Amino acid sequence: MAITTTRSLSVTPVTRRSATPINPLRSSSLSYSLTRPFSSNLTLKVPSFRVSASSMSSIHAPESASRTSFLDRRESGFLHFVKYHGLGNDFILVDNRNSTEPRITPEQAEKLCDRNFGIGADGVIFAMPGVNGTDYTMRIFNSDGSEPEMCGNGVRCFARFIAELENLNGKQSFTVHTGAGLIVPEIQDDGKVKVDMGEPILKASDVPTSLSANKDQSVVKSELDVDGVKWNVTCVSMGNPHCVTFGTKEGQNLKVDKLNLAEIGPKFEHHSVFPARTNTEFVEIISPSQLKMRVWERGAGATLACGTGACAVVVAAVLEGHAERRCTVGLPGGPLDIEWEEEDNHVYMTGPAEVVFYGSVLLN
Ligand SMILES: N[C@H](CCC[C@H](N)C(=O)O)C(=O)O
Repeated sequence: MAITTTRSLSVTPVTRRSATPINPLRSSSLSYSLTRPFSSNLTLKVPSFRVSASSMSSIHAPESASRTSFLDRRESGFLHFVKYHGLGNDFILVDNRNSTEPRITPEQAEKLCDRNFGIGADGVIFAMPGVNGTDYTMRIFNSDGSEPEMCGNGVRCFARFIAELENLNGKQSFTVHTGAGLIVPEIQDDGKVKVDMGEPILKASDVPTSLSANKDQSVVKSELDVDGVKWNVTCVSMGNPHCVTFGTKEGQNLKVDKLNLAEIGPKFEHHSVFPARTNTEFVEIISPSQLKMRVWERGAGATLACGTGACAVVVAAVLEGHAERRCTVGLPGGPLDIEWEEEDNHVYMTGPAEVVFYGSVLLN
């Protein structure tokens, strides 16, 4: 969804006298502004926030200002953000480069991610100062407020966000410190982002899982009983835990579109063999270079795409002998190109990341 104009931004000035301290999502209405993919502003009334506005004023950013210049505005209490998505896995991106502490709490993130009473997203991602010589640090809160180590679709959005903040064009790469270690996203000439996702972690206790290792020190096509059904699972960490299944012990070919993720997903996520919970990928083999998956994410539920999950799926497919090291992984939100390189043992992911809208929200 391309933004056609972002030059004008309507901001709702709040007269402190009339605005009572509010806890977002618990009061009656918010008016926040966003710039949609057409040449006009849309100021939404969201029924779950209340900001008593004395007047509406439009601020037309000068032609020279970047689309993200409004992020520099420091009206007290306002959080300015940019909404991005990677194949429909969507995030609220926050410019947090001036602090090593996230600007909002996990509880606020949970409320802002609510699709009925907030902005709506699978998570909140913070662009923070680098550490140990990296360009930046990325932290993320899932929509349930939990903090995962890494996010594949999110780091592609992060890279495009940074490029916009820094007014960078063309091919760019950044070194990013994450909970999964060093991650290096590179913006390609076509705007897609190729990410060096690092090495997969296969040692069972490091995924982590208490399932017994059955291949070297890892869990490969091992049996997991979920509510009386015996599944074949392979456990892979990309910094965050993944349980990958190509079907049950009975062996009939999995038809992922027929799965009731809301019913079965939480049973995997909260299974006792995953002490840190887990993301779960259900995979159909189309060919040795084409896989189709759906995902139930830890802390976010069913999402349209999962980048770390797609990486884990290719690793598991190679370990189980279903696929080559380079695959196209089809997700409900679209395809990702994944390669588990033999030479450096790193997994590389290539896919899109796009702006949805720019916005501001009043926090209490
Ligand atoms: N929910 C995941 C984090 C986001 C991963 C996913 N959105 C991706 O693109 O990798 C977890 O708790 O590990």
